[in-house]
Amino acid sequence: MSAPTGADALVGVLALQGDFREHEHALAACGVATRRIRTVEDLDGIDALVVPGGESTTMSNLALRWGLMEPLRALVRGGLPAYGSCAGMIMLADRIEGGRTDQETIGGLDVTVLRNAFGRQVDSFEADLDIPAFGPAPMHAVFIRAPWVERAGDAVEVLGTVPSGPAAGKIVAVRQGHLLATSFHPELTGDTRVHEYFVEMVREQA
Ligand SMILES: NC(=O)CC[C@H](N)C(=O)O
Repeated sequence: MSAPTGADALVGVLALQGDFREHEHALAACGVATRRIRTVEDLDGIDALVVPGGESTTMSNLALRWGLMEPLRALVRGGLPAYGSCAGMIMLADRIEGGRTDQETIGGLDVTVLRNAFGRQVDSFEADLDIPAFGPAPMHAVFIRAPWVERAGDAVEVLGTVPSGPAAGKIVAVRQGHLLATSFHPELTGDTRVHEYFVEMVREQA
């Protein structure tokens, strides 16, 4: 890793599938440069990684097929700051419930995530969250066939939970050292506070 001083940090955005463009826009709004990650060569020199929302089974398949899974695991294990939203949260989780049998993850986060946790009736919904780490409430959050964190290890900091309704108390934002994950999609709302928080994490690791 090179030594980013904030504005010159280079954030790799996994661009196999999903809403990587929206993450690029959010990161650009935070003043950092991005690079699309599609090959092993693209990983060279990045200071951080973002794993977008999308479909984690497809992302897993493509990462395996293109030889990216092991290099990504090695980087994350080695301390590369990483942020995953929704399917990206699943990709950063050590364990999945409701995954496909052939589905693998990058891992690193000592959590069990439940895929499509919110159920069919509430496939997609929006909620106002209170996540002090990201700034003053409300944080308007968009959930799309989202996972939640079913169990979290001791080293995992729970940053946010669902405030009310049938899923009240479910964990939807976590941090473990250099790893950050949200069940929701801040890249879709124009609220850049989660990305700003992540960029700050990248600076701290530098
Ligand atoms: N919006 C999303 O990223 C959905 C995640 C998707 N349900 C999955 O399991 O990968």
